[in-house]
Amino acid sequence: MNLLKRATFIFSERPLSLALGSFPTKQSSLTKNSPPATSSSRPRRSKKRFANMSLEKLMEKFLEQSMEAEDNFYRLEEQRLQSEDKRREEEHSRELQMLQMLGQIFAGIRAPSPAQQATAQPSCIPQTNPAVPLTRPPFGNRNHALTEFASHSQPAGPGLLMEEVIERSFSLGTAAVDNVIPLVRNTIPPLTSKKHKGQDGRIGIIGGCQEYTGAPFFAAISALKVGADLSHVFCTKDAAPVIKSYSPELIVHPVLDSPNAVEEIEKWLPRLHSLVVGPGLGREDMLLKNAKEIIERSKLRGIPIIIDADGLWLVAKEPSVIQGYQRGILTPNFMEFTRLYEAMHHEPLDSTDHKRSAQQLSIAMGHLTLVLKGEEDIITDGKNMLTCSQEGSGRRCGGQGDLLSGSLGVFAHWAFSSPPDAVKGMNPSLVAAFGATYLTRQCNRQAFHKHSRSTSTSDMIQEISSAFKKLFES
Ligand SMILES: NC(=O)C1=CN([C@@H]2O[C@H](COP(=O)(O)OP(=O)(O)OC[C@H]3O[C@@H](n4cnc5c(N)ncnc54)[C@H](O)[C@@H]3O)[C@@H](O)[C@H]2O)[C@@H](O)CC1
Ligand SMILES: Nc1ncnc2c1ncn2[C@@H]1O[C@H](COP(=O)(O)OP(=O)(O)OP(=O)(O)O)[C@@H](O)[C@H]1O
Repeated sequence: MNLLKRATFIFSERPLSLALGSFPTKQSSLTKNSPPATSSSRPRRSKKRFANMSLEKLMEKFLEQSMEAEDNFYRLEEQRLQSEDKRREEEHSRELQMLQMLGQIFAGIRAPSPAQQATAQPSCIPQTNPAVPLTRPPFGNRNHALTEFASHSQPAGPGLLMEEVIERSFSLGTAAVDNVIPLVRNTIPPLTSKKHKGQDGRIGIIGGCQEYTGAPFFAAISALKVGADLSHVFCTKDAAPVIKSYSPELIVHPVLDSPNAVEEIEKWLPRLHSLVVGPGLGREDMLLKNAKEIIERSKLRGIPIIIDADGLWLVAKEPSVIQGYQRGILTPNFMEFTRLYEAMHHEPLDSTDHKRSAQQLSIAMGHLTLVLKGEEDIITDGKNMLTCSQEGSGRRCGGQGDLLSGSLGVFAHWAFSSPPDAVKGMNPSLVAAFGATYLTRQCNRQAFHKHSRSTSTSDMIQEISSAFKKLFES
């Protein structure tokens, strides 16, 4: 649409946005009973003021003003949605409190004898307080999903980790997994017709080079499928056309190897809600240097940063790039974890106790949230620990980690932008990481069910929609 046509369109669609002088305030733009502009008032003033302007200039002016008015409208709308969210959260929290009270009352009524408890208790659930029965309400297939909400207020010695596992923050007396899922759900923004594009997430992926075009694509498309509105990929010049050709839905910037890469990408940072650094980044010095600088600048803006794959190679070389940043999340596979551990501790990894090693590494990294992927995913910020062993499958095709990091980008944005009450005091990174691992494993399981040995990451991505619905929306 050319300028003239667009301005005319806006003129006819939104007469208020063309008001000259001050822009519409909340009342003038949103209240139905504000008096319509009469033909005898403003138009005369505008005629005088703009008599000498060319039509094109005039249209430009109109366009500018209507865009500003539109921005105003969205700002107000966003404020309204936020207060609605807050009200919803408060309601939800009241309901939860009631449920907790009921749970406690029922637990008191039904307190079983110690002998009954010993048989009723699933052996995999650590039990620290025999007076509180751990019952599992039926929900999907949770037999293989267990989380532990562990608190380490005292120094942890070997073996202490499991013994100390308590469910301090939850009083319903159910297995902790059932308590974490609602927290994830609380952070998921409702889909409403009032929203505008971008509100539910604008995610950036830093990665994609000549060798690896699949990894950033998997991460970016997973972010979209989980519910982000916009997904950007910042990759090298030669990777860009390839990634674009996989999907018209991604916004691809061929800037990562340009001489002013950092400045080019920094321009986008104010518009991004979270960043995933590493999928398909490669290990070339220049790319790692640019990635490092982008991490530094994103930290200044408080953007949640997920570091995966070659981003973790960078962290192993220069831990200070992310150390202590409370909105940073690392998602190593076992190889990446070993490299990181050995870089931080200067001694070989003792692979007999993954939980303890993960906790040690998180502490050494300044209580950064760490997701150690494997047969069970271990999620810890050094103080608390969750494990996710949702049944997946025996299929380990490349790219599954990219699905995880891309979706984590979205969950992290949602968790960090939710009111604190939504996560009930738990570290938002832990809640987000649990949501993403739970979803990834469910996708793997569903895809394997259909494709068995041939399962690939693309098949898993196809399952995001139904897995998400099953886990978080049913
Ligand atoms: N289609 C694509 O473009 C893909 C690109 N990828 C990218 O490939 C790059 C290198 O990633 P790698 O994971 O290969 O690099 P790593 O150096 O971390 O892994 C090296 C080797 O370790 C092996 N390994 C991985 N997990 C292991 C485990 N738990 N136990 C024992 N061995 C294990 C792998 O088979 C691999 O050959 C990254 O940028 C990554 O994002 C991967 O994401 C896979 C898909
Ligand atoms: N042995 C396993 N059993 C079940 N699920 C697993 C197993 N290993 C990994 N996973 C799941 O697969 C997901 C990806 O982990 P994986 O170790 O494949 O990552 P990665 O090697 O970084 O992936 P990528 O190929 O994308 O680089 C994790 O979320 C994890 O839940």
